[in-house]
Amino acid sequence: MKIFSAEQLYEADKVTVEKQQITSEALMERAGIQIFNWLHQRLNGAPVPIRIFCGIGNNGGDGLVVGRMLIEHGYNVIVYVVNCSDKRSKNFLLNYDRIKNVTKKWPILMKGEDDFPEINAEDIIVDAIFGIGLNRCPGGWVKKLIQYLNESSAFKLAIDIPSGLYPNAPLEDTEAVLKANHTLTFQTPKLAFFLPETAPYASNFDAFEIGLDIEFLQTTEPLAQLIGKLEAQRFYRPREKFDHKGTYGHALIVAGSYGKIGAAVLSTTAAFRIGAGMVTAFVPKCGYSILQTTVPEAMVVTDSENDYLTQLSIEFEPSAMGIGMGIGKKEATVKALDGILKSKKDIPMVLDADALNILSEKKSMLKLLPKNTILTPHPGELKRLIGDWKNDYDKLEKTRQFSEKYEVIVIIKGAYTVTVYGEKLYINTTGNPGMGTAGSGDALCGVITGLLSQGYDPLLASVFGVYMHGRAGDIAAGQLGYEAVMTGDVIDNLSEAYLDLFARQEPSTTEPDEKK
Ligand SMILES: NC(=O)C1=CN([C@@H]2O[C@H](COP(=O)(O)OP(=O)(O)OC[C@H]3O[C@@H](n4cnc5c(N)ncnc54)[C@H](O)[C@@H]3O)[C@@H](O)[C@H]2O)[C@@H](O)CC1
Ligand SMILES: Nc1ncnc2c1ncn2[C@@H]1O[C@H](COP(=O)(O)OP(=O)(O)O)[C@@H](O)[C@H]1O
Ligand SMILES: [K+]
Repeated sequence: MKIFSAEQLYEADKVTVEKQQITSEALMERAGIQIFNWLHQRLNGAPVPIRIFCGIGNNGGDGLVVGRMLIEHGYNVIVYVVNCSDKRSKNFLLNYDRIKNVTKKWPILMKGEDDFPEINAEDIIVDAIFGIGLNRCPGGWVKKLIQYLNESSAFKLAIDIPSGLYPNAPLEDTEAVLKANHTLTFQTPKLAFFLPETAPYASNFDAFEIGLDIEFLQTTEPLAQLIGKLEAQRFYRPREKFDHKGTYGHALIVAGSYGKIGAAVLSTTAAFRIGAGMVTAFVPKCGYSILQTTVPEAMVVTDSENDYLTQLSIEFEPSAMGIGMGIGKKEATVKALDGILKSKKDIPMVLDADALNILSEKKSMLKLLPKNTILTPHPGELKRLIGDWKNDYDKLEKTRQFSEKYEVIVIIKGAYTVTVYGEKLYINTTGNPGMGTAGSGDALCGVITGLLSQGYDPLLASVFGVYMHGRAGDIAAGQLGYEAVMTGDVIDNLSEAYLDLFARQEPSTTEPDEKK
């Protein structure tokens, strides 16, 4: 799914109105009915007070449409106009009249703090104060209203975007944003829903198609691509009957040091589970027996040194390499990495963990990175690589510049892992807090290396690998609960993640009556 900027959404709106020869007010009606349906399906006529706070723009207009539809269906609705300006939009005014025609009275006009209503915990708040047209940070009594609503334990449903949040620009004041329990957003989710500083305000959301012009949506380069199951299905490369282990490549994992051989075990296993034909682990001598025992499928080549890596020496040409997990930063290991980067220029590679820390300390080595090398930093490692950032957008911009300068793919790990490839951003939707466990990143590096070895191109291997790793983690968490997930469980569930890619949803066997 594509994520568009506010500017692109306004353009889509304009193009749609022209091409479909509909009025913008009809588009608002389309949007409103979806919100109404969502509420109506859940409330089923319940008399709970629904308090709709409408701004004076089109987001407020949406609120008025929803209010009218709810009133017409007999709901207990109280509509407020947050009268922060006289510049009411055309569609706001039109729906302002329409709701009055239904109720025979005007909505309640709010002009300041004295007008704040009492709100009970069991009420429902609908936030239609500001949408994507927010052009400055909410202040004065409107900010106080947002704070007042946030203090209430009533359920808060935001229309399009929580008021006070910019769809694709940094937050200015954390106190001036509605913290929505749920957001119903139009056409596509907004970038802010996925970035660590702003996502908590829109932690649950649904996106509703409102029939914007398909050609515009398909041909417009988005701000970012959201990667879910549909996208992952398209990335998957099916196996052919006469393929053999040679077809799936020979992956090389360069990992481990004394006390951290487990990192090599995890990456090696993950590379196998994702489908590499063969995997060789290159480890310090102390890792030999451990690997041969824990992953008998793997071949093991050891360094001349017992405790850490000093120089890669192998007698085959790997099809892909994953380097860095648990290798430490000893001077000899730095030299080993330098040697690999200089001599293996045409082999696709993933660098993780200490390999990234070494690059951060020896920035001159960055220019040795072969084109399209994949770097998989978590935010701490990223900071060491690119320097600090002011906010999430600054972080993305700096990562973009870094990606362009060194012609590399950067995977910023975390909830909603973002893969950055020059101008292109891919936001992953799988994964969960259960994956905040030791070795989880080692598994990811193994997964991506295993995909590269099977011939996936580096960008696909990155985006698909991140999806599969997260999906395996989700399946593991479904079986074990977040706390109990260990990295081995994530790796074990890569098989389920593959099966799940094309699994059909079982049709429900319960009769509609039984569901009650
Ligand atoms: N495709 C689309 O773009 C569609 C948009 N729709 C709705 O329209 C919304 C956008 O509407 P608008 O462009 O009218 O924008 P908004 O309704 O978000 O609000 C803009 C109004 O609020 C004022 N304002 C902005 N920030 C303020 C602040 N901090 N303090 C006080 N006043 C402030 C602006 O000057 C303007 O008058 C969307 O979020 C969505 O809810 C839907 O009706 C359907 C289609
Ligand atoms: N809350 C979360 N939601 C989704 N994925 C997560 C979450 N926490 C961690 N992960 C994933 O787990 C992995 C952790 O990697 P990393 O921090 O390098 O771990 P380690 O250093 O222990 O190997 C990353 O792929 C990250 O995206
Ligand atoms: K809103």
